[in-house]
Amino acid sequence: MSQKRLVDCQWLADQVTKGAVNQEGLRVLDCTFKPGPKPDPTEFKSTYYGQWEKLMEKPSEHTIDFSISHIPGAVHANIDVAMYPGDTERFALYPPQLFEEYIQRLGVNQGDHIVLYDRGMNGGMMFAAKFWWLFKTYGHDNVSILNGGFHAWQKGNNPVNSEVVQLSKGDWKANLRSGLNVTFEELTTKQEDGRDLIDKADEVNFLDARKKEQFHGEEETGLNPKMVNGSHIPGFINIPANQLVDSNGLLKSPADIKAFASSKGFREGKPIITCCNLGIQASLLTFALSLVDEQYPLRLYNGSLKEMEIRAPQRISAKE
Ligand SMILES: O=S(=O)([O-])[S-]
Repeated sequence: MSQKRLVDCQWLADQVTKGAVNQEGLRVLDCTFKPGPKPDPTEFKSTYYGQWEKLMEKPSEHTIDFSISHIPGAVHANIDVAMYPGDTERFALYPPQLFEEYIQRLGVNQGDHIVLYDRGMNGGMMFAAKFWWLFKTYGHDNVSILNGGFHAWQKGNNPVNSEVVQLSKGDWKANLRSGLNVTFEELTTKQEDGRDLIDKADEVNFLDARKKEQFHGEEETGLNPKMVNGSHIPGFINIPANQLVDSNGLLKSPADIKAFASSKGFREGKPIITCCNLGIQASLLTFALSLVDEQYPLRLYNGSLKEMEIRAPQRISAKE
């Protein structure tokens, strides 16, 4: 049975107390991640690509954070393992059979209810939302995000520990769904009317989830000024992921998210394509919009602006 997509700490604490985690088809994945420089794609490919043992043993700040303290029974799910540095995407998608191998190693079985959380920015839900999008992409819908992430969990004095549970390999299967990711090729290919998809802002809600100061170029965007001539792609509107979260670090209500998106120019009834720098904040925006209406035709540009900067920098030309 599909569970609620956003669960609160009280619900998860009840599951922990009654021993349901890792027992009753419930898995908790701690998606904590500390972004670092992009590994060299060529070197990565020859040394680490799909090499789960090596990848999972590789020390990092996020694995240390996890090992110090996490929700009892949680297993660490690492974006740097679940995805790989591609030539143009920071986080590229593995073919389904490889992603499946990683998820099985986390002890996940078919049909499990997976609860995701992380810690840090945007209510500890940003990397959790990336995994939510990944699971959706690979065909698993029974996934929830813990509202407020690890911070809300700790703030509520809920139990934590440093015990690393050893789960046997799961039987989870990936079934790749097409269409949830919009590729660079698709965005920049002419449609029947002779226009590239990315030029059809009159027909598509193009949403950029970065901070408003980055969108408007009022602070460092991380984009190379020698390559781009603006701070965002014309036609995109800005719905910052950091404004989807309230002052307690909890996701705002669907009604508030809808009102906020509408105030920024979001139009009901039109397809939605989200982006940000590397496809992470856009995942949180995509998740939040899915709570507003699960029928929304949501797609995410996984390569986002950092790919556009490499492949068609002239497209990043809007300055206002
Ligand atoms: O969250 S991000 O992909 O914009 S770095």
